[in-house]
Amino acid sequence: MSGPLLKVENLTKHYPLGAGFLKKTIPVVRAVEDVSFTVEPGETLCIVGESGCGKSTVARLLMRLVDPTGGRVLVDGTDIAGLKKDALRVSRRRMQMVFQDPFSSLNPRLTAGEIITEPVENFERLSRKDRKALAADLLRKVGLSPEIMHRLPSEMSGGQRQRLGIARALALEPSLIIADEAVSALDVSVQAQILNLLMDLQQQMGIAFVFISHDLSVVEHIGHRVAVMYLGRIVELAPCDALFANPVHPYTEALIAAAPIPDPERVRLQVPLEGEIPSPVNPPSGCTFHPRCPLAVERCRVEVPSLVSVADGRVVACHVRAPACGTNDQLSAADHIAVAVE
Ligand SMILES: Nc1ncnc2c1ncn2[C@@H]1O[C@H](COP(=O)(O)OP(=O)(O)OP(=O)(O)O)[C@@H](O)[C@H]1O
Repeated sequence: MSGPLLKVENLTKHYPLGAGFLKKTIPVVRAVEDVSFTVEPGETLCIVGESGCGKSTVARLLMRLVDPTGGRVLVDGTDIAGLKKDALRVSRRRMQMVFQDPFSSLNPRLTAGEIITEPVENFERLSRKDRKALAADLLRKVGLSPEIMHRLPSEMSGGQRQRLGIARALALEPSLIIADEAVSALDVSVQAQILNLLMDLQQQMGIAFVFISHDLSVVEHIGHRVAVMYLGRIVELAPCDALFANPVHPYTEALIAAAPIPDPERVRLQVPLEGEIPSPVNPPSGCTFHPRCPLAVERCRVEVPSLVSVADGRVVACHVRAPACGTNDQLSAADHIAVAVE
């Protein structure tokens, strides 16, 4: 197979606010704006940003749980928007989701064994013996004893429930798992265990992850590449090490500066993250970060910066730190992402 496993091109999602009765224009929440990225087989792409920047909406768009206002999601080169019900079911086998809150995402009335074999039974009938063998295998894969297959989610710890959610995601042998704040609800020590489990599974099974988190220390631990989102847009996308060692966009720099840093050797950066996140209903003109940006110049107030390829496979949307010039101006965001991963 050639080409990326997942290709997202100029994805946009606007949620209308109200019915707009007798109004000419209905206000919209600009949740996701012109987002493009690729994910290679076996890769972990992290999406990071403050609350409300559109991370979960991207996840829902990837799974086609909501329809985009614009743009495309291609899985193995196939646009999922064009898939009919049966083909969509098959495509969804390849992409599974792990959610933040195992309490609400697991059916409280089913046993652990039933929960994890249910996705397979949606596609094929299993004998009692096969169901038991599959449940035991999946439980072992996520480090749980097969003995707990008769327990209900309420009889398990938070970490065990999240392992169960991962086992259920693994049941259909997906190529890609979308993990939306998958460790945020867990204690730090349990978080580390789950992150290590995901990385082990990736090594063993070659699974790719889109890993959504607001927590930079988690992202730094697990990511191969990181996309930083601000108010619905990707402002920087870079290899993980490069991003943390040398953030280019002032917003990335501010996010890293604001995060607790376990490594005392690391130099703390100086861009403070001040002010409130603006409303996605009435976002600021030009670069939407400009009202909070200490480096903003006049151009930032009037012109939306396009993503520009800079060194080390990185793209950045900033008039000051990565000014667009020459032929780069002619490329769309999707072209820039493609250039960056080549
Ligand atoms: N169904 C909806 N209708 C209207 N607005 C929505 C809807 N879903 C999300 N939004 C808005 O879209 C924006 C992006 O939300 P989203 O949940 O994608 O952000 P997020 O980065 O995942 O936030 P968090 O980390 O808090 O979950 C927010 O302003 C949110 O209020």
